[in-house]
Amino acid sequence: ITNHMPTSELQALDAAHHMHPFTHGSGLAGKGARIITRANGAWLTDSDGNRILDAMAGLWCVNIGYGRKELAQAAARQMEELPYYNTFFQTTHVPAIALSKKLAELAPEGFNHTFFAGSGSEANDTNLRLVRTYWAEKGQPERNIVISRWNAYHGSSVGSGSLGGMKGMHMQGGLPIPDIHHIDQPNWWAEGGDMTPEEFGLERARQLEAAIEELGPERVAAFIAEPIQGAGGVIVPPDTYWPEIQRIVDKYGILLIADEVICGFGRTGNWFGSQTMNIRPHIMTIAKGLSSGYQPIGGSIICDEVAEVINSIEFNHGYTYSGHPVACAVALENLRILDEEKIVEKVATETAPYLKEKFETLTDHPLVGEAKIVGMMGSIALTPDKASRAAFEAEAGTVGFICRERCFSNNLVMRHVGDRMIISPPLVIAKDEIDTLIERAWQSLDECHARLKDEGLM
Ligand SMILES: Cc1ncc(COP(=O)(O)O)c(CNc2cccc(C(=O)O)c2)c1O
Repeated sequence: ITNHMPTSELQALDAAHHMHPFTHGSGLAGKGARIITRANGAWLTDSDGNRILDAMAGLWCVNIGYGRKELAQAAARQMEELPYYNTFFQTTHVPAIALSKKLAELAPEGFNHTFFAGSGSEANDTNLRLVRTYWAEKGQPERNIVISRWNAYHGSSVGSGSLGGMKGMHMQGGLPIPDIHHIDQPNWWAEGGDMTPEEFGLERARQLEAAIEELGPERVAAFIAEPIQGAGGVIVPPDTYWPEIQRIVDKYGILLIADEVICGFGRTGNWFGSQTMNIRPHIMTIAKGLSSGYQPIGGSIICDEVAEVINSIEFNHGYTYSGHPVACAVALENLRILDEEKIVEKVATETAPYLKEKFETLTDHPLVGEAKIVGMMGSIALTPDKASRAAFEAEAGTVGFICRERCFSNNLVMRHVGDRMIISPPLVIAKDEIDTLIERAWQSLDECHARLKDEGLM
């Protein structure tokens, strides 16, 4: 089985043997999966030779772009030298040491320790057990509730899927597990009603204080949140939201977990989204941009105060691939490139401002209500009526799906979440590629609009 086989044969084999995440399997089998064969920079190539502009950087993760041979060489070198050894049982190895040191240098002041995992989900499972173990060691074992938001995404394991607030996930498999409490999300466009964004931001943040009081302050271990919700639709909170959350976290002395799986490593124009949103977490979840997706790796960067407590006991937790040497070596090379090529600075000073200016012109399109973008993660809200911020009559996601299909047919990858369209391109996307992105987005919106009118959907 190779890239050179006919697409139809590859699709048939895929349908016969491969189960895809978050996919209606038989539906996909009927139409055949798109087979991506190669990629370079911000561009994908599929098995039919189409060149596709990947405005999603894979799954929000290929921050340095595709095709960086330095990472392949780092992987090969490490595989030849030490393809695997574990970090259990009093052992370690140079890649884990070097990567954890690099992360301590890049992280904000006071973050000097990392616990590695194989993914963001595994890292959030670590965090759930970390914060509960921390409080138990502080003599408060009843402090085991973690508060999160509806429509947050923290992963797809039992623990991280419970921390997340995706009701469609909870309905399958009996989630959430006990002692995880959800409050509403700061999604002003969809849920703000007649409130100003500023009033709404305060109202939603104050739900955290109400929840803590309702549950009992002595029961609450932590609050987990993405600085900016990603998979929930790139929901940028009103400016009043995070300062109020921070005040409440400080007031009750609970731990703050910032889930930086998407926001981390330059996505928002700083190394971490916590810096962009001016929040002070105790733990930061990392994955995705940590290795630019070239290797599966995740982790938790832990502040000194929490690390000191956890290091004072045997923390009975960890994974076979915690600190996998090849994954660590590739992640280290990825961070070296991000750092030495000043990619985060270029995003902040050159390409993100350019992208923002061009992206916001999409609000001139009749289908587009609001455009929100921070750094290199943005979304537009599709609506039949901008003034009222109305939802479409069709089931949520119907229009988003049509628009997503139009994008694909125009060789542009955008993601839809409900009826919001999302971009999260490689951080190295060039200005002329941004122009192409906007042109193809506009064309796809026009085609989607025409289809909606033809089908009487608006
Ligand atoms: C904020 C956040 N936290 C944790 C995870 C879980 O990471 P892993 O997948 O590596 O276990 C994520 C992952 N985010 C994610 C994963 C898959 C698809 C999409 C999408 O938007 O379609 C988003 C994420 O976005």
